[in-house]
Amino acid sequence: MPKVLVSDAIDQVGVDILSQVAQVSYEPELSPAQLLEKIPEYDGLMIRSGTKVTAEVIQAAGRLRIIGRAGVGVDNVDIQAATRKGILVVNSPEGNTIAAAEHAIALMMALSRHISEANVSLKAGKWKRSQFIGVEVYKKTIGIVGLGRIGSHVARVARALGMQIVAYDPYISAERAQQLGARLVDLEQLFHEADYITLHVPRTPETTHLINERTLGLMKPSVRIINCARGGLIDEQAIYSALKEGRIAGAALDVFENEPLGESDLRSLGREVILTPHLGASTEEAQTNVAIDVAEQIRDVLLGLPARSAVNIPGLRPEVMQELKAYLELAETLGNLVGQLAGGRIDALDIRLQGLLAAKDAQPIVVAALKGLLTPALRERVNFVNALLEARERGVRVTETRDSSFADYAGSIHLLARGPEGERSVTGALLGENEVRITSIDDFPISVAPSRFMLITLHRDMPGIIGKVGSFLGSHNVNIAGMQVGRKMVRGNAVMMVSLDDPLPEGLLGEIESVPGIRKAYTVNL
Ligand SMILES: NC(=O)c1ccc[n+]([C@@H]2O[C@H](COP(=O)([O-])OP(=O)(O)OC[C@H]3O[C@@H](n4cnc5c(N)ncnc54)[C@H](O)[C@@H]3O)[C@@H](O)[C@H]2O)c1
Ligand SMILES: O=C(O)CC[C@@H](O)C(=O)O
Repeated sequence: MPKVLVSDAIDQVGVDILSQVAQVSYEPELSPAQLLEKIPEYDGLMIRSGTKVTAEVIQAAGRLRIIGRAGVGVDNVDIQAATRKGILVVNSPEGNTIAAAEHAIALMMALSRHISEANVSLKAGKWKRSQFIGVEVYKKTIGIVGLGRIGSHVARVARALGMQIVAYDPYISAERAQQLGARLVDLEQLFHEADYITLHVPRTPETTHLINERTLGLMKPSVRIINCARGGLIDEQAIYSALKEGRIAGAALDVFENEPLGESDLRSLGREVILTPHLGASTEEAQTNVAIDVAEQIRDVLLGLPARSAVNIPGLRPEVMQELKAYLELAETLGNLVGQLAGGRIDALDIRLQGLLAAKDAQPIVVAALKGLLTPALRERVNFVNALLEARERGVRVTETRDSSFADYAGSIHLLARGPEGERSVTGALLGENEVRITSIDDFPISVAPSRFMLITLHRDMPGIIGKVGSFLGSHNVNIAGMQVGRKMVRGNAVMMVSLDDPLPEGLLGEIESVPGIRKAYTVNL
């Protein structure tokens, strides 16, 4: 039975789902050193934002197949290292959207009405009404940085509160913003106009310290800033100084550059700052959602099924996988075949999707073909997760073309590999729903089911060749399961594909190549 480690606190429902297929260790208090020590035993790891899955952890994870992040942000996982090692990373992109958006709105309201400070004051026995005069959000301008899932929900609520909305998100269209009642502006304009600024972007090199000494200087002195997205989007020292000196009115921060937040000047401030310990996703509903979402994906992957929200394997949604399953097998087989025929280094792979495939999402087929192509070199190190990255790192240029007019088969795939030894091409199609057929090699037409051991010859179409190869194999006790020849013209060049029950004994290939008329022979394992 596979083993899954849960190293952050997750809802019990997640543990129950994982327990259907795995032995689960629930250890939410592990130190980094303990994680490093334990990880080699596990096939799956489920985390929230607390566990840091570093390259070192991934290096030590000899059998890990999947990392599930019960939440959105995967910045606590070294995705590059996981991808390189072929470990799938999945998350829950929507499970805590509402929770995080509502936390941002709650912080905005709490800041505006001094809720936190007034509560502490009253509990301390005081009744100081005049000290807690707030401001209304109605008709004020909220500047939303990042109009994705959470930013969009914040926009909807802000609109209902009667706020004007400006937004900055270079990756969304003006129409989408308009639908949300937001006006897209550039970042500097947003900083100038906003009474409230709320951040809903991932932390990237572009967004790191997007609020800093300089940009704070562009804002109104009455501005209130909310960060429920990621620590590091705000320069904490700069915002501390701005708050301390009254250059801005307030800030509410749920996330910090270093978590848990240690010694920090921010703790010394009064009502102008509200700090919460990364609570954006902490609602019962969100924790149930993310636990189910991610545990189900880990369970499915351990059962050999696809994941629906893989971070490092784009495009392979379950419905796509289901529809293209047989074509993925075909693409992988063809990639493997052309890789072995081309031999050694491959500089470029052209992938042509023909017939009905011309209208389909090419990405999964490209990934499958590359996985097959790299399998002879990388064996089990290459998989659907890392095939694209491995190919890119090896300098394989991939191009894809489409030909919907091709009508010999309902859907077929043509691969052309280029390398220092020249060009080799293969085509394949499905017979019926899912029977894989190789339908051409170097444009010689054939129709052969791939088999584990194959002998392929390029030869001259002349009497005796097939007999000679057959008796040669027989004399070495190699049983032939099937044989087919493809040619374009009588007595011209031809190709022969022989399916063998056993691998060709070492050293025989050279002898086959010495048969008069045979130009080149290959053994291929599919
Ligand atoms: N505090 C919490 O507990 C909590 C909970 C959930 C999510 N989050 C964080 O909230 C953030 C937003 O999550 P989401 O689910 O809305 O993500 P999302 O991917 O749906 O949206 C992010 C948006 O940011 C935009 N963006 C990217 N780079 C940008 C840039 N340089 N400038 C402006 N916009 C940019 C993208 O186009 C996208 O629309 C993430 O960082 C996530 O990790 C925090
Ligand atoms: O695990 C958490 O509670 C935080 C989750 C949040 O930061 C996220 O990115 O989804």
